[in-house]
Amino acid sequence: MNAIDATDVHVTLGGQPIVRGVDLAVPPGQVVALLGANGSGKSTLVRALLGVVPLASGDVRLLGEPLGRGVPWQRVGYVPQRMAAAGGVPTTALEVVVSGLLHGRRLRPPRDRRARATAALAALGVEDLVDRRVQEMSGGQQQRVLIARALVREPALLVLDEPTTGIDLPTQDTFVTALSRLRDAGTTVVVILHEIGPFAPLIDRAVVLRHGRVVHDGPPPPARGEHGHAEHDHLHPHADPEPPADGPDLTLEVTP
Ligand SMILES: Nc1ncnc2c1ncn2[C@@H]1O[C@H](COP(=O)(O)OP(=O)(O)OP(=O)(O)O)[C@@H](O)[C@H]1O
Repeated sequence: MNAIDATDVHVTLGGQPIVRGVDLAVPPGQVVALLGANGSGKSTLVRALLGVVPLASGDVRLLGEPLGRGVPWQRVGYVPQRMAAAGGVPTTALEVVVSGLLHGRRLRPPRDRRARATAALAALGVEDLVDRRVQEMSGGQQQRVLIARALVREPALLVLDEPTTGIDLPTQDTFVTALSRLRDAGTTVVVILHEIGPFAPLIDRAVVLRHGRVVHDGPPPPARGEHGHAEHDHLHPHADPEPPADGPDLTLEVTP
């Protein structure tokens, strides 16, 4: 049974086709990086896979169940992109992380909630923030609290949308270590990344989107510093390419 089975997924937003016929089968335990330029449809695809935006057509199964109430959602963790910090209500990191232990059938947090929340925060190096208000934290600290909220469920499937945006490199390394532990425990991970960077050793497979279609599905692209690679633009499209100085033809090739 695959963790994700998506067939011919189409998503239309504001009358525009955003995801255009994506097939994606992710076996359990695989770590998949979803790459592509800004606007290529990565966030929309994962939101469709998780049932957050409706499919125009196609078929999605998560952990063996068709999208809907049958999916064991308590085994699915999701860290959306740039989630706003808990509005105006004062909320501590503990409360945010413990909310990751709640789901439709469990509205009362378990007794060992504090220990579990602290362990999840510790995996990201921020256990000392447990009683701090998220409103008073930096963007990077808030992001780590949100990742801890997804980790505390010990999900079978974890989906992360650019989780390290706004997080400094040493902290990214801590996060990579936390993800490695999850992978070793058999968790399936789909992670949208802008740069493979420190994630390289973790990634089993890279799926690259362009204009809502899969243009590469296979081994991860070469790490940065190998820009001479012939397929560089294909595998690692730049978000905001400079027009080439020596002719307009390439522009079409690299514009997202
Ligand atoms: N609710 C919406 N209504 C209309 N268009 C939308 C909506 N959400 C996203 N889009 C458009 O869909 C396209 C894909 O957006 P999406 O966020 O999926 O891309 P992405 O690859 O995740 O980019 P980024 O790296 O910037 O997050 C963009 O052109 C965006 O403007």
